[in-house]
Formats: sequence, C-alpha cells, structure tokens
Amino acid sequence: MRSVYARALQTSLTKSYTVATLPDGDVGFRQSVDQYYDRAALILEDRLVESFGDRTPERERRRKVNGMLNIIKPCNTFLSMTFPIKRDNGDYELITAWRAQHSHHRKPCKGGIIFSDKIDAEYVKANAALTTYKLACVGVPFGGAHAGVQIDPTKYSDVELEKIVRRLTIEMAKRSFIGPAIDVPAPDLGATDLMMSYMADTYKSTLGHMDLNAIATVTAKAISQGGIRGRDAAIGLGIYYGLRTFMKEALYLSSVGLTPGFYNKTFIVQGFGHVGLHTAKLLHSAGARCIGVEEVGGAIYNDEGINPDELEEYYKEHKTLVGFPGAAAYSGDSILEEECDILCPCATHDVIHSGNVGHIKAKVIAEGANGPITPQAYQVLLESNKLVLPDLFINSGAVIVSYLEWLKNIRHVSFGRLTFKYTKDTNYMLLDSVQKSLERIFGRKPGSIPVTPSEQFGKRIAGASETDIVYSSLEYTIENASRDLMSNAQKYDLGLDLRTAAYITALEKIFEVYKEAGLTLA
Ligand SMILES: NC(=O)C1=CN([C@@H]2O[C@H](COP(=O)(O)OP(=O)(O)OC[C@H]3O[C@@H](n4cnc5c(N)ncnc54)[C@H](OP(=O)(O)O)[C@@H]3O)[C@@H](O)[C@H]2O)C=CC1
Ligand SMILES: O=C(O)CCC(=O)C(=O)O
Repeated sequence: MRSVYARALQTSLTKSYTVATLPDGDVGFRQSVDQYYDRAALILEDRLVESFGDRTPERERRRKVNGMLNIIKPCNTFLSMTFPIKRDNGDYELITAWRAQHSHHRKPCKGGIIFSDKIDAEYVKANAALTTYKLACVGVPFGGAHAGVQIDPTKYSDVELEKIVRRLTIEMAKRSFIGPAIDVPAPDLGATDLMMSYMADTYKSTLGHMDLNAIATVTAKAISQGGIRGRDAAIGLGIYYGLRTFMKEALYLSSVGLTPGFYNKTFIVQGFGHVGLHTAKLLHSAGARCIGVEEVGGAIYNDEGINPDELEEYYKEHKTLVGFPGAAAYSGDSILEEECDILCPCATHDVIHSGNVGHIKAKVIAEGANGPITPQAYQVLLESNKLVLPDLFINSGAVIVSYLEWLKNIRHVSFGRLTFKYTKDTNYMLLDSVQKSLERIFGRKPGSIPVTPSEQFGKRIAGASETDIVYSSLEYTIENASRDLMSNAQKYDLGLDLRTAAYITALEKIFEVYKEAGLTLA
C-alpha cells in the first residue's frame, strides 16, 4: 500500500491537501476524514489526469486535477448560531449550534443533526465531509452537510427541546441553510423523529409557507408529517445487508480467519440506539449470536447469547440495559476488547484508538457509528488482518432512505399508491388466464383446474408496499456499493483496506461531476 502512495506522491504537483503519512498519535475526527481523503486523492491522481485525454499537455491536466481535488476537500459553507431559550425554571440560556454544508457539487445538501454537549464546530465539519463521501459512495445525489447542537438533550424537557428545534429551524431558514432544494437535515445522535416533525412544521409554517415542497425540507419525520415507512430500521438494515455481502466472500473471510455465513458467529454491539438496536436484531435473526451490548449506562454479557428482541422490550420499560435478566452485568475492562467474530461500534466516534487497538480481538468490525476508529488504530487493524467495513459505506442506510423520503415528498405521493390496484388486478388476471389455458388444453370445464398462487407469490400479489420498496431499494443500493468497494480494492491493490476503496469510489464520482460541469465562474 505504501508504495502506491509513494508513487502518487512523486508524480504530484502543488496541492493543498496534505500528504498521507500516518500520525504518531491519534488525530481528531476532522483530521481523520481529511487524511482518508488525502490518501484516496493521492492514489487516484494519476488516473484522473489520464481521464482528461491527452490533447492538453500533462502539466495542464494535472493542474486541473489538483485544482478540482482541492475544491472537493474543504467545507463549502458554515453557519455558526447562538440563540436564547427560556428554560422551564425561568432562566434564559444561550444555545450554540452549527450547520456545515460541506459540498454543493450536488443539491440539496443532506445530513443529520447531532444533539450532544461533546461536540464542537470541527466535529460538525468532519461529519459534513464524511456525509459528502458517504452519499457519493452509495450513489445518493446530494451534497453532504451536518449540524450540531451543543447540548446534552437528556438535561432538557420536551418543551425546551421543542423550543430549541423550532428556533434552530428559523435561524437556519433566515440564512438559507434549510429548504427542500437547499439543505435537508435529518436526525443523528441524540435527535428524535419528533424533532424532525417540529422542524418540518416550523419551516412550512414560516419561510416555506408558499412552497409546495416544504415538507421535503427534513427527513425521518413521522408518517403523518410525510415520513416514509421503513426508516426506523434503515440504518440497521443497511448494516446487515452490507455485512451479509461480505460474510459471503470466502476470500475476504479467509484472510481474517472466518468461514462464510452468519450462523453462530458471535457479535458485540456498542450503542443500543437507532443504529445499534436494529443491527443487533437483524444479525440475531440471521443466526448470529449476540454476546454483548454496551450503552452509556453499562454493558451486559452472555456467552450463550442475548436475545435483542427481549432486550428491546426490557430497555423500553427500564430505560437501561442494566439488570436485563437474559445476561450478566459485564465486569471486564472494555466490552470492545472481548473475543467475538463481529464487532459493531454503533455509539460514537474515536472509541477504538491507539490505546486499545492492540486488545481488539474481533475479526470483522462494522462501523455503525461515524468515525469510531482513529486512523492510527485503523492502520494497526489492517496490519493485523481485520476486516473493517467503513462508516461511509456500512452506515449509509439512513441517507439512502432519507433520499427515498425526499423523493416521496417532492412527488407528493407514497410509493406504490398509483399502482397497487393495477398490479393486483393484473396478477389475478394472469392466474385466471393460466387456469383458462390449462382447462382449454385438457378439455376440462371452467373451474376444474384451480391455479393458486404459491406462498411467496401470494405475498407479493398486491404489489410492493412502501416498506417493500424502501427495503429492496436499500438492499440494491448497498449491494451495488459493496461491489464497487470490492472492485476498487482490487483495482488499486488495497487488500483489506476497504475504507480507502470507499473514499476512492466517492471521489471518482464527485470528481466526475466537477469535470463534466466545469467550474462556474472560476
Ligand atoms: N441516526 C442516524 O441517522 C445515523 C447515525 N449514525 C451514527 O451512529 C451513531 C449512533 O447514532 P444513533 O444510534 O442514531 O444515536 P442514538 O442517540 O439513538 O443512540 C446512541 C446509543 O449509543 C450509546 N452511547 C453513546 N455514547 C456511548 C459510549 N461512549 N459508550 C457506549 N454507548 C454509548 C447511547 O447510550 P445511552 O442510551 O445510554 O445514552 C445509545 O444507546 C452515531 O455515531 C451517529 O453519528 C450513522 C448513520 C446514521
Ligand atoms: O439521513 C440523513 O440525512 C442523515 C443521516 C446521518 O446523520 C448520517 O448518515 O450520519
């Protein structure tokens, strides 16, 4: 791998993206996204230069390529907000929030909003950049954005949170940072679907009151507010589909010492929120054995297997995993370091770093969270033959289904509604036609050779429901992206380094947009 970077380095001219050398210590999330970008850009550069054809001198072509690569990396626009709210106890408090629109190569921009007191402006910019690459990697035609509200949402009442969300919407709207054609937020860590419904409602009742597409300004809304069926499980389902593709690949699996298939493979999940919960449930139903789950409040462990459906019920009632009767409280140092086949960090960033990476025993790591592994730890994992399925690919289920919700909103009709009856009638006509043909051929009277649908066909006879369409589109998109990653990993001789393969996949697509559109007024 190093030799590829070295070669790319020798041939590169002036550029502002930094050289892809490994850090001595762990770097923050922002730097890590930039470093992965640099690594992919350096590998791709020569090929991009060639892609311009040879009518222009090489030096000119390289200048153009460097110019375009330099445009892709930084954050395009950034909004910093401070606004007051009156708390329930009568105090006034200033809330700090940010929205970063990383890339306008495709419009609208798209990306989540995090509610956490542990974030800052740089973190938001990192997530926005990662979202650009995530969208491109899986072929969703938006530019990346992200927002952060610097509060711990658990310390605010429902009324206070509603005030914050509505005021945030207005602040973004005043500065053209929200709108169905401009920028479309969604929930991320610490956010809820109800917050998204408040956002859509605030926008459509104020700045967007004349806009027919106003509700397309936010995704992951409640169904009654224009949300889409299937969104709840979307991220977990995407993780499951992505893992499933790789769990069939004997070549990848043998390099990490595993056999194909999920059956009886052990897994551990960190985080039992939107992402972790559905991931655990789906892996369990595919036959894998959940042996550990961790949340902020504590971790549980059971080598015999934890039933995530029962755990979900327990969690709903007790608001914690602690005390779940189907497992013991985890008493080791870190559940991430336990022996297992598949590790799913689905909570937050930087949880695997240079300090603990040497103790990670999992063979496959699916990055449900954004940025859970620092670049230095990632390099160690690669060198110890671990298969890491990178965030920008494996947790893209949310953006994929957000895209479908946006499409539903701007089409003003739910998926399937226009065709349900026609499809159902056609399918019954087809059965009837087969029955009549058989009766005619065998000279039998009408009704004597009943043709009935098989169980599988019977389930589909009424046509695809919205959930069916969402799930099959998600499956199709993730499977395609998996193939792109594998083929780029092979093409650029990257071995197990699927992260670089994913960044390359993304960069090639974004570059193509700039190349074919040219640079407006440059
Ligand atoms: N929601 C989305 O659309 C997407 C989210 N992501 C990423 O996935 C991650 C999780 O998001 P999401 O599931 O939506 O968030 P949620 O707020 O729904 O859930 C977060 C979960 O992680 C737990 N958690 C948080 N910090 C830690 C920690 N340090 N150690 C152990 N557990 C922890 C929380 O525990 P507790 O409940 O006790 O607080 C909770 O169970 C984030 O990195 C997010 O950026 C990625 C793609 C899409
Ligand atoms: O659905 C979206 O727009 C955002 C999802 C998200 O926050 C993420 O992928 O990190």
